[in-house]
Amino acid sequence: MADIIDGKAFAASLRASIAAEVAALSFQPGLAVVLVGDDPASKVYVANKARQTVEVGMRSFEHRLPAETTQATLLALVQSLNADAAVHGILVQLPLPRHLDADAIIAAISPAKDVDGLTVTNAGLLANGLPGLVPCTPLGCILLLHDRLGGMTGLNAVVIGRSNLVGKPIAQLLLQQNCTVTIAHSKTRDLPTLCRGADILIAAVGRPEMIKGDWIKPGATVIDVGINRVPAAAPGKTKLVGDVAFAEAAGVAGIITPVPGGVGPMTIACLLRNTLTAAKRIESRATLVSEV
Ligand SMILES: Nc1nc2c(c(=O)[nH]1)N[C@@H](CN(C=O)c1ccc(C(=O)N[C@@H](CCC(=O)O)C(=O)O)cc1)CN2
Repeated sequence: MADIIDGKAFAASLRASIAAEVAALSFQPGLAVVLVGDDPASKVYVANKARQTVEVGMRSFEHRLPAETTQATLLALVQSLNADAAVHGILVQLPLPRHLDADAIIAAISPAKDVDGLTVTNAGLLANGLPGLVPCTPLGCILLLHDRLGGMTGLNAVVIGRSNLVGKPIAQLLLQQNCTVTIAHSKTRDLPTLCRGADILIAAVGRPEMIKGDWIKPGATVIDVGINRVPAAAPGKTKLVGDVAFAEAAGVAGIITPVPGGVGPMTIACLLRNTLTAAKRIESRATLVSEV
């Protein structure tokens, strides 16, 4: 039976260390989160972000806009947050309603405040191995992997999924760890055979329990990024499952993350970590400028 990573406990200890660092600062970091519309899961994530932001001693600025918000209104809000000195981090909750152009909204966020790490500037810095802001879920995955495996040099890593939010940035982070990285996606041929060669398997495909036990190399480390709500046994009830068929996979893998309680909680903890990083950089630049 695989060793099961407790992402909830890891995230709690990361938040405790962030809170200790915040308490020692001479200023208060601020995070602005923007929610457009009524997506039920997004509402829960945004509420959790605001609560955890306050719990670590930061200021939380919540902006809830109606589903029919225009592109111009949302752009104007992002621009006002860019200019607000109390705001060190800006996050626009995804997905946005379909009539909005998410790429244009993300592009409007100041890269220094882009705590989601989604702007072209931060994606480019990551690709070039330079310090920037790294997307939260991939950062959470790499922290969990680092904690369990230490070095990853020479390991074969297969990432299933090529999104800008998870697949591409995690592939870059694994490359930085000297893994041999393969990015697989919906058009990949013979995915089970490819997965069986992976020492590290990252599932970020968004399909409930798609990755079966016999796709996994014995002893491999399996990180399940999927969060899929499916009908539960009891009528009218739902439950969360990952992209990996957990019970089967746990019998073969060496280390595995569960869903819920694996990677998910790391996403918000890493958002707070990115906000702290952004705030320290912004404030130290402001100090340098004021000393000139
Ligand atoms: N702008 C962004 N939008 C979205 C991101 C993101 O990183 N930036 N990620 C996801 C949603 N997300 C945060 O926004 C998120 C997902 C899951 C969890 C989490 O704690 N999951 C728990 C289960 C929670 C539940 O019961 O539903 C777990 O896996 O244990 C936190 C944050 C999409 N949008």
